[in-house]
Amino acid sequence: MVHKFPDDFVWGTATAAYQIEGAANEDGRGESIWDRFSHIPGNVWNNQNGDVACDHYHRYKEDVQILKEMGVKGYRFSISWPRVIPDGTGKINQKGVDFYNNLIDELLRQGIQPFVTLYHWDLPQALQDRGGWTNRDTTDYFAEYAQQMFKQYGDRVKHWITHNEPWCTSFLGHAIGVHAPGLKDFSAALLAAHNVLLSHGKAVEVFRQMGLDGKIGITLNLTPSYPASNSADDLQAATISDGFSNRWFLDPVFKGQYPDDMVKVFGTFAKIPEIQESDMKLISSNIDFLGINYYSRSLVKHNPDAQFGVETLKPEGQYTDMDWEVYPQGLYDLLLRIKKDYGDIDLYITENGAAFKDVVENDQIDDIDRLNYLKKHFEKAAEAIRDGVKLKGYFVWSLMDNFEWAFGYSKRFGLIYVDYETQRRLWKKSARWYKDVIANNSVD
Ligand SMILES: OC[C@@H]1[C@@H](O)[C@H](O)[C@@H](O)c2nc(CNc3ccccc3)cn21
Repeated sequence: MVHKFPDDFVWGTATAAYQIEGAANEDGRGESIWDRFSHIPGNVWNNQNGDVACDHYHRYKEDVQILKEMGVKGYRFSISWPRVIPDGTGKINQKGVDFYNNLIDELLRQGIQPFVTLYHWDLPQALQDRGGWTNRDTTDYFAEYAQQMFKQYGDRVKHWITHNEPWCTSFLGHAIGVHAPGLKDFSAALLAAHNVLLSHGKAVEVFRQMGLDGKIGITLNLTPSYPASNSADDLQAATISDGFSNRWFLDPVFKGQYPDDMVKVFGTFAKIPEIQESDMKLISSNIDFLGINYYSRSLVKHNPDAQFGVETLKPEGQYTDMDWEVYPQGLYDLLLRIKKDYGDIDLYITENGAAFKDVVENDQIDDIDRLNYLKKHFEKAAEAIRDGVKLKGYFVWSLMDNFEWAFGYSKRFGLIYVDYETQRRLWKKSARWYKDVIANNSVD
């Protein structure tokens, strides 16, 4: 069966600054928390880091040429805050600003729409030294940074994403500790989450005040939670899992309040942040679209000995190299749920993709698992559009293999293979297939 997409559907790919740029100490770039974190032995697989990565800072024209040949309509990338404002506030680094000017101009020359993420986890270390996201002042520094970026690029960039995955910024970085800045303090994580959301609201307010022609949104990683049975305990476990993964961020952004049930759950063992009068109104400022990063689902059951009384199961089925279950139905269910529970807002899949082990033979990479993963998810996206969801675009994670955070370069998500020894880029089978999907605007 052929799954056709709307004529104006934005097919694209996504990346992030720290994962691809390299040039970590070049042209005035300041240190980020990921530079600091990745250079601490033990934090990243094989003690790898993003000092060089895919050397995109020097190779961006070649990479844009690949995007052009792939035929993408949009390209989602992030700006490295410390590259443009090395201390996080104050002085601008003109060479850093020029890099993104050149990238944006190159994309537009090739007829590709830039979708810009302001924050994809690489906080300037100078701000971390002042408390980072646990310091409410950082919300103002973020608004200052956003205003500068809107001023520099707002004439050409028409789609802005304030934050990538506040859940990861907060919980992976401040509670679990596997991401920068590597804290293990749940109360700090809740405070960071609040300040990240508040900074989102302040950036949206600045964007509106500047009267720019464009659209602004936020990207959330959302994981639909399914109960292992219809027992009251398992249903409650799925509700708590949904609250922790999804509603802690969806409710403030779209309803202007934290979910009561989760305030009670978190409040039993952590400090709920103090909320000032105007905070929730700012956080729930009207946005133009929601970016959704979908990778997999959670299947859960009640277990009184597990955190929050929720045990995550590992059902039979196919798993990616990240050990994430391949579950395309979860994308359909998630999209319909967002429309039902949070409103009929424009949606973009700002990330979906899979890591599988790639084998290079005679410069060919037959990544059929990744191709089939994408095919199944594209089909579910088409079904969601058929059933009334305003899905406007889809960005595959990722354009190219890159630095996969604590996993270093050991996990490959790219449509394009990167040989890190030579920096050669090689088209995988999935990339050639994706080019055809875009050309036909359909999945067969
Ligand atoms: O892991 C693949 C990508 C990563 O490279 C991106 O920078 C990031 O935006 C990203 N988010 C997810 C999904 N979120 C998630 C959250 C907790 C645990 C595992 C994945 C996957 N990915």
